[in-house]
Amino acid sequence: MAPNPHSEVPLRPEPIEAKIIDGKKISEEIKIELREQIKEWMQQENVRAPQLTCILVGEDSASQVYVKNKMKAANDVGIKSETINLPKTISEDELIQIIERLNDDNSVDGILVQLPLPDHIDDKKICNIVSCEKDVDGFNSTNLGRLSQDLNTMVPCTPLGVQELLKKYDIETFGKTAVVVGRSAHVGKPIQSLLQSDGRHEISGMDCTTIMCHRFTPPEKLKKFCREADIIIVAVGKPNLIREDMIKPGACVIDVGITRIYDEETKKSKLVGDVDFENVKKVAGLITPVPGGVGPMTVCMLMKNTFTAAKRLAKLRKEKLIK
Ligand SMILES: Nc1nc2c(c(=O)[nH]1)N[C@@H](CN(C=O)c1ccc(C(=O)N[C@@H](CCC(=O)O)C(=O)O)cc1)CN2
Repeated sequence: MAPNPHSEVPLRPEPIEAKIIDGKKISEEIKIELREQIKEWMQQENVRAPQLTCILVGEDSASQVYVKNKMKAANDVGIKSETINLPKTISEDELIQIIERLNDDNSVDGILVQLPLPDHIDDKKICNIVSCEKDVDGFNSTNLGRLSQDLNTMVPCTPLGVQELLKKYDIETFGKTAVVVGRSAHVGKPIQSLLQSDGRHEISGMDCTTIMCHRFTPPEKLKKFCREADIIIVAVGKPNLIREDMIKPGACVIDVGITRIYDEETKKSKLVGDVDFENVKKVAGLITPVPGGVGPMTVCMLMKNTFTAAKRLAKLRKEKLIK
């Protein structure tokens, strides 16, 4: 029988799937580097290990896990850490007094108040009590304001983690269009500031054109903006908000959302992001998974910020500018 001339031609081209951005791997690599840098710095400067203090109010189980992970990461990189556990009934004034004591304690370099806080406590007010120098979350208004002006500052951990992933995966940002979905003060807004930061100023500029979408962006507009985007960053907490028909082929999709849902198939709970991962990865060029994408970077960037705070404070102490 004559050979079929078409037998080697596939019926349709192999589907090309997005490259998966491995935040867990990158965060482990950064932690190894940090461990070395901290060890070297302590030897060279003859200083104590950086010290991080986390404040955990109440018994929210997710917050307990995050704080435990932060303690473990600190230990891994050679940062000393402690958690101050406080009852959910603590008053705002009592919490403020505890933070003020930590601000004045020169054995502490980084202070973090785990969010969310109970409803009777004003989280913005609390974040502003943490001194700028020890604000390793970068949530205080001065640090956030400096970021919006492209000035050197403590950048919030999740936005910093997103920026680090874009850099590690060599994703071009200069002149590209980025859509940020979600306008929260600690994630969406600082991510937008970083993306549109001007390379001619103090912080490393990404020079993107950005579009910010939020709950009142009409769905058809959201789809239109997303389809134009080279980079989409979504931080909303709404599973499957971003679908494959909203993606420009080859775009980079960064999913910051984390929602715990019940999986009918496995009869177990599982974590999902805001992106319909299985379908979007067929169109996107790069994509972060949930879990294992941005989440581990948040913890890792906290270690980086704590080291930065410790170095700055040690320098100020050496120059006798503080006690
Ligand atoms: N003071 C702060 N509070 C909160 C922050 C913050 O940065 N500072 N961010 C979030 C919670 N968060 C850190 O605190 C955080 C969330 C998720 C992860 C993470 O690693 N997620 C994993 C999955 C973890 C799991 O199995 O549950 C992943 O995505 O792979 C780390 C830190 C709100 N509060």
